[in-house]
Amino acid sequence: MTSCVALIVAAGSGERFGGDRPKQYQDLGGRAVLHHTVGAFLRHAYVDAVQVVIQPGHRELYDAAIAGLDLPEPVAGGATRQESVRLGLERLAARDPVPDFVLIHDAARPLVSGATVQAVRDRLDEVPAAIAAVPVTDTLKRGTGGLVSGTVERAGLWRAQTPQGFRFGEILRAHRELAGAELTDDAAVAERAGLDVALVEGNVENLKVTNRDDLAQAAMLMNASIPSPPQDVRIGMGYDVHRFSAGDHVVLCGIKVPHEARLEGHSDADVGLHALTDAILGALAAGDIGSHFPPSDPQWRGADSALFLRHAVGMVRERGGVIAHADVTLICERPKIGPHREAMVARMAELLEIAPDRVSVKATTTERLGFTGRGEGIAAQAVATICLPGT
Ligand SMILES: Nc1ccn([C@@H]2O[C@H](COP(=O)(O)OP(=O)(O)OP(=O)(O)O)[C@@H](O)[C@H]2O)c(=O)n1
Ligand SMILES: C[C@](O)(CO)[C@H](O)COP(=O)(O)O
Repeated sequence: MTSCVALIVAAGSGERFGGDRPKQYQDLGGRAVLHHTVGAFLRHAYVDAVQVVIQPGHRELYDAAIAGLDLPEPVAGGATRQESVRLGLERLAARDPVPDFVLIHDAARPLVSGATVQAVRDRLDEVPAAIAAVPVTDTLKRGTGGLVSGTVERAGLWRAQTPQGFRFGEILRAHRELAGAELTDDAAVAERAGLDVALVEGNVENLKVTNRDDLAQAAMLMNASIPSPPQDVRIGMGYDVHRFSAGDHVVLCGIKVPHEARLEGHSDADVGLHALTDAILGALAAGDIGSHFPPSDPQWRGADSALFLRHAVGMVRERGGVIAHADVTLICERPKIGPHREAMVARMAELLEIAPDRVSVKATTTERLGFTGRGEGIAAQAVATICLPGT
């Protein structure tokens, strides 16, 4: 089995963007640009780990930007992108075992699609290097002193993007050999080292935020990713129950709630996240939580149920879809849900990677009737709406 690590370079200072903070820490739809970028790789099934490279002086901005994401200590970057990449590769080279493949990506490209990541990685089975790129479609002019001095033949020209994927040992060697060469992308480093670099057609939405207009365009594209009709809108529902046993807290919708009992279960028994995971899987017609994470499998013992939900969210993304809304109802006499509702909504929004105003947590009792009324356990119902690309 081969391993693949994503190396996200975020150590630039964003001089062309300007503003109060570097562009990778600017807000995009309620989250930092870097959060979106890292999230795209963290939830990708082909990516085993994500390593970020930052400027040490940006540490506070970084910590705030990646809050809630599980990442290793960042690497300190260098004065140029090329140097930042090399320093990141050196950190990966110190891992045991070293990765087989590395996907190098700009923090400033937050809209990278799962399909592009997959296509670049797939190509590495045949070639040592592969980059996302889009063919040039405009006529190209050379300008001198504000006047056109020539028209450039565009046939065969591509705009290089990231991710740029490589067999790890080969790009590490190339970056070491060419340190200080002032090359603007890793493909150029690979080319100079004599590696064959394959072009993988990406998409124009994978834009690099360089100036303020790019950020505005990225925000528009993100909003537009909730597709307008015709589209494949699906609603899924989920239901789950866990029984109380001796303990001092329960975990509900990702939040630890003090209680005089705990919920029994193979994982952390988060009945709310289980119902929601099933709702999303239901909308995808992709089985249920038990078929993806069998209770008989010891690796899920005591697992954080966030992992199950992230898996379902990743499946929606891999199909090019988005989650439009989620609604969970917790059914119990106690504990009281009201005081924790806001934290639950915030946590679920984070896991679903959607705005909190698309997430709802409700609670009801059953008027002391039935098993929830007798305080024997908690039940949860969930409904999720997802939008997949139209067929
Ligand atoms: N010393 C550097 C320079 C750039 N980058 C990263 O490389 C990517 C692409 O670089 P670019 O868009 O040029 O970013 P900046 O260098 O930040 O922008 P500018 O050139 O406007 O200052 C960005 O994610 C940036 O954070 C980096 O890690 N280390
Ligand atoms: C690597 C890159 O994203 C390919 O388009 C780009 O070259 C990096 O940005 P820069 O402005 O050239 O540093």
